[in-house]
Amino acid sequence: MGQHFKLRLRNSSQVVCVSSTREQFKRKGDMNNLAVKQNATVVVAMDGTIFAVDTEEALSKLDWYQTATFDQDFDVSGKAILPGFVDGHTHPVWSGDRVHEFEQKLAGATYLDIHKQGGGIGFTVAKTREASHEELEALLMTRLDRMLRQGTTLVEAKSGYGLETETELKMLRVLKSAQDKHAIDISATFLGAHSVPKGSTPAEATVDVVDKQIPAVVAARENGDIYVDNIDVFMEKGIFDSDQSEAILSKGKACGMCINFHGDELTFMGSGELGAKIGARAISHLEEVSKVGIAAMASNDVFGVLLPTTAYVLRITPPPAREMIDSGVLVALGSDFNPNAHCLSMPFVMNLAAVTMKMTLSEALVAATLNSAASLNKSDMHGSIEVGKWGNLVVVDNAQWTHVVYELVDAPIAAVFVKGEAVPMTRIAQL
Ligand SMILES: N=CN[C@@H](CCC(=O)O)C(=O)O
Ligand SMILES: [Zn+2]
Repeated sequence: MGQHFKLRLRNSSQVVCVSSTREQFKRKGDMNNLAVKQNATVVVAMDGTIFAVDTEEALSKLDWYQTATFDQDFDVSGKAILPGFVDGHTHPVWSGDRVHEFEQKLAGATYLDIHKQGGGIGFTVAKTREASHEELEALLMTRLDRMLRQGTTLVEAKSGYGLETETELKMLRVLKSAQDKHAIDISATFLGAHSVPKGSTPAEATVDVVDKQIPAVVAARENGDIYVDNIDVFMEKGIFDSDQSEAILSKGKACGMCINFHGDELTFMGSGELGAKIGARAISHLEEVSKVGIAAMASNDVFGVLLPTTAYVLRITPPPAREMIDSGVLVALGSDFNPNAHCLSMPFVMNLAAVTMKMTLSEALVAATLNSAASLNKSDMHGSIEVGKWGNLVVVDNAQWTHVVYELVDAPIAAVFVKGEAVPMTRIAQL
């Protein structure tokens, strides 16, 4: 009897592996060197990992292939295959929405105007504190379903709408229970320092995060109630300054979390410089990053997680992606899904990256797969189609992969597979 496999996708017009040498990330000009196999087949083993990627002609000469059988077997001629997308920055656990603020911003109000009046993050914090675990989990599961149907198979997800121990822990528990049930892989981030709670000063909030919230998170992690991969802060004028951010991020790092924070979004704060100094894995936003910050990030391998939806929604200048890539910064992409930027689609993010930040289509794909996986320390199993990595695959309904970026709004995705399992593209529960 032959070997049995979970999945075969036969005769794809092009399998865009992204990498074929198990490199952990791509930098500079190498972001334009995509590993692509024309007219290829992908086989996924029963454990959900990729077993083979090659042409039918090459595979058909192999003994094991001649007798192989498959749980699922599809002819995908005329369709391209991409690795599952990796969304490097989201805020997906919250109740209430801010469509009313969308209208205010369209009429000219700035993000910080609304924030100072108690709206923005403050509005979402009030709604999220009131919501039960079950309500938040149901909202999160629907959002994860929508991401998955757009091809995202690994997502970074933050807490940060509690700003006190109890609600922050509730959000992290919601992430853990969603991870136990949902096919998407979630990298969980503690963001107790997303804003300064009403009635506190930034200095008082810093003490609360360092002395109360982080120890409570560590205790809950030790009990197995939650898991936490990263520590984050919103380093911004009037929110957390450089010293406060350093105190919070260093404490998180000492407790085993990777530093992955918001910096230089609306105001230059020296985030690149700080991130390089304290050993950050990644910094997000960077619309206002300095040349010194760019150089410091490049020479210390600090990932820049760029979020083109923010500049689009807030009508601000996007981050200097070209300068960052050309200077050697490791660039990744994220949707920044949150009540301010309601985007669950990495194809749309790649389109914005190309059009508004002048990234090439290849750079955008690398940034949305291998490099965003690496920004989360997960490119050993995610971010490219290579033997031994998870069989996370996006089947593009076109012979050329670039259509997934080119076709605006309704990306041509024929199927998504997570660890070799087909994802239902429509759910009765949503009707
Ligand atoms: N800038 C800070 N945090 C989010 C926005 C969160 C919110 O407005 O609720 C961001 O990354 O864009
Ligand atoms: Zn954010």
